[in-house]
Amino acid sequence: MSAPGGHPAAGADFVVVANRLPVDKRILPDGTNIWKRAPGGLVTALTPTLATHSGAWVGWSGRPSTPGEPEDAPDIEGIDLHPVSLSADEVADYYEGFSNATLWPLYHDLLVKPVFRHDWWDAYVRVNRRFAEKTSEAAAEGATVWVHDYQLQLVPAMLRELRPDLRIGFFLHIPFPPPELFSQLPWRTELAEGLLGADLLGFHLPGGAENFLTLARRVLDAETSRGPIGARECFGTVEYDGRTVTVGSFPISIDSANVAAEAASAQERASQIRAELGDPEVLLLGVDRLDYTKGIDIRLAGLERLFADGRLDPAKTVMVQLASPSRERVDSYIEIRNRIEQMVGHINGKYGTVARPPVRYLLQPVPRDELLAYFRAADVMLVTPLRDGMNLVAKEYLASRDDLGGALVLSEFTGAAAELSEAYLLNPYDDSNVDDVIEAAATDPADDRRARMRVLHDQVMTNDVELWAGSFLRTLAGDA
Ligand SMILES: O=P(O)(O)OC[C@H]1O[C@H](O[C@H]2O[C@H](CO)[C@@H](O)[C@H](O)[C@H]2O)[C@H](O)[C@@H](O)[C@@H]1O
Ligand SMILES: Cc1cn([C@@H]2O[C@H](COP(=O)(O)OP(=O)(O)O)[C@@H](O)[C@H]2O)c(=O)[nH]c1=O
Repeated sequence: MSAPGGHPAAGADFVVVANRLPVDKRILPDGTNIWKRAPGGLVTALTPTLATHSGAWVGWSGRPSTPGEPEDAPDIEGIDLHPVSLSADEVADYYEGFSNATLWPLYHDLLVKPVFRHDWWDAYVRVNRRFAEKTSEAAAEGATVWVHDYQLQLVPAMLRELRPDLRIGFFLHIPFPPPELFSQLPWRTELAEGLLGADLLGFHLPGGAENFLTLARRVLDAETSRGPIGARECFGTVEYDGRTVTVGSFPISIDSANVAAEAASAQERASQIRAELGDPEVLLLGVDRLDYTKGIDIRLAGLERLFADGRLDPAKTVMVQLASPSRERVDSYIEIRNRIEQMVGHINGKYGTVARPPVRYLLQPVPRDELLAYFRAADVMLVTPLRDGMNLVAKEYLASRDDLGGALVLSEFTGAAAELSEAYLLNPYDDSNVDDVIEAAATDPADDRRARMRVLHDQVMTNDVELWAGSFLRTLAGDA
């Protein structure tokens, strides 16, 4: 039913638009469908916020649609879900192609070479338009719409054209690159214009926001502010197409209090995990999507050098690497998986016994309660990305440690490092620094490690996901 202005009378006042719905559709062997809460930083971050609003979520189910079969729309945790269908070709061209083989590497320091293909771009435009149309149908007159991430950078302008009555925010969850890199894109003007359809553009770090302001001046010849941007303060502006777009930094976080409470009740399982691993003197842990940005190979190479140099004892050390399969048909993901599995086999072959391999590697998504038990069990958490927008795993580890045990090794090239200066920071491009920092985190006196953890745990408990979402939404509403 439509209101007199032609907009849905019963639409939602608050609509989240993201590539993925906060659930995954799985098909059981008997052909029935079940929906599961999906893993991933964005989903983890937004679920508590949506639960406290009455909202809708527009997104993809995570599976290609079967032609002719209607999409079912499950209701989970009180959120009204609006599925967007993608055909198998669109999954290949829009999701695996343009989103994850063009934009993802371009925005992550060109760690692999981005592929520029016009047919992928055409699919990206088509799918972004579908998301904009679905959102237009879901949103009530004057609603607030929050669009997320690199897969949907054209949605703000497309939606504004359909629904000028909406208040539109956009948040980028991955780094925004310097204009010199962004400008490689044959479609740089279209993407910059797509983003400027928003009223507020949010980035994790001030540097990403400042990169966007420079880009808007260079590519669109727009008037912009030039002063420095701060986290949740000192916003920038772009004057474009007769409107003023606000640009700011909003570092994302986690539902810290819940993580801390659930982790505390996982202590028994944590002790069991250590026992299952043979009660090692040092338990190192990595938890990542299997992505070449995450530096899983960097930490494995560091471990091998520390064993080779006699700085860590393979008989007394265990490293657990939990890797969740990701974007499995994209070439660069197939390559990094092969490389990691070869390294794990090599280290275990050289430094293990049949009964006791030093590296335990799982290639499967691990449920949250089990992850929290691993966090409580680990002596050292290894977060070593070559580039990462934020890295929520680092923050979850810190929130889990209200016992003030453990130590966080954190790459300088994560967004999280900007806030967590008491972590054992390392440069993943510097082998000897990698080795020194991992060794220090594993062997420093307990009092020193505890003092660092006290500061880090407090930081994450204070700066939680409510602060992130609240500060973004207040700024979008003009109340900041
Ligand atoms: O949806 P997928 O292709 O399976 O990927 C999962 C998510 O990965 C990315 O996460 C980013 O967002 C996190 C929260 O802000 C941040 O901590 C992390 O550094 C980023 O890499 C991606 O941006 C999401 O859209 C994906 O859903
Ligand atoms: C491996 C794994 C992870 N999770 C959860 O997923 C997110 C990961 O967020 P992060 O920001 O660190 O990185 P990406 O978004 O993947 O780039 C975090 O909340 C993890 O707890 C999970 O639930 N299960 C897993 O196996």
